[in-house]
Amino acid sequence: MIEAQELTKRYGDTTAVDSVTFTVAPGTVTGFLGPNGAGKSTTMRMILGLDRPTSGTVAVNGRPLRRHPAPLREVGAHLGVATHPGRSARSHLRAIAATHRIAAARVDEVLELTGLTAAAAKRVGGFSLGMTARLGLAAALLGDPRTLVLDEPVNGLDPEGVLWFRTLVRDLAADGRTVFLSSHLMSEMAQTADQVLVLGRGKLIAAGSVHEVIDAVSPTTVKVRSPQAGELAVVVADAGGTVNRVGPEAFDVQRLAAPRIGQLAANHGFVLHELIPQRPTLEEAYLSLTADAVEYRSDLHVSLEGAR
Ligand SMILES: Nc1ncnc2c1ncn2[C@@H]1O[C@H](COP(=O)(O)OP(=O)(O)OP(=O)(O)O)[C@@H](O)[C@H]1O
Repeated sequence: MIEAQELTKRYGDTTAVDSVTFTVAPGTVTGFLGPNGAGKSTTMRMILGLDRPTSGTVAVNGRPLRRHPAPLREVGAHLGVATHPGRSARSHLRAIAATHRIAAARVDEVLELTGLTAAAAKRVGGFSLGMTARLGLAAALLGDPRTLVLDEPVNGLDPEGVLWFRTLVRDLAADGRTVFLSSHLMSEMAQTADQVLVLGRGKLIAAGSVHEVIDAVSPTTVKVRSPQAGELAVVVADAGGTVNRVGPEAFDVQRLAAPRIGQLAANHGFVLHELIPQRPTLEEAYLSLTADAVEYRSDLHVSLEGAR
């Protein structure tokens, strides 16, 4: 469990994290989203006690991390891996285990869990991006922690690796653990996370389940196609639907669910050729949510406009 209360971090004139309050519950995978520079890494560093809040508090499993006697058993973190390139994966993990009084046998367990057993004796300096991501996760899992904080954990993983990672974190959450991870890959987040927190310019701009966040930003649109589109559109509008005609036999509806539209069509004996609810994707909702909060915007569309 992670609980942040009005958590704030300022660096000089920059407010990196601005009075953010949230709870990350056990038994869930919670995604932490936001444009570059939104304050995600700063928030994660404060959770881990690596950065001191300017004001506000953050507790992990009931208290600030540094007040836990065995922090690595409370939180496993992956914020990019600092390794000695000449060391093997196994000796890298053994060094961490030794400094935290974790049994050496646990090293082989996490190597197995992360699919690195065959590469355990290889020099870390020769690791691919995907193997490095797995090693970071192996280190995070060493203390068998109740809470995991992972910054961009799928960065560098190939599609098979991403699928493996998704299954692993879903299993960890199903086991009652708290999993908190940041990512810029929205389609991956939509499949992995139960809950999302969206940060923009240091402020929390959305929080809830993936569906709640999508629905709050843009409602589902039902695409309707019928040879009697004109008459059906009138009936749907009378029932409270917001209708937008998109062709002689087609219209889109918001604020009225597909089953209700189908029922109205049946009641009036209208033929339906299509009735398709279209929920926006998390990526679409995210882009519209963060449109005003993007620090480094590409002005590609401006130069394309100018070239016309
Ligand atoms: N040590 C620091 N000193 C000064 N400013 C900092 C420091 N760390 C972060 N910042 C600033 O705080 C803001 C938030 O940065 P942060 O790295 O937390 O964002 P982020 O959401 O993790 O971004 P990204 O997605 O690019 O990793 C940025 O404006 C950044 O420049």
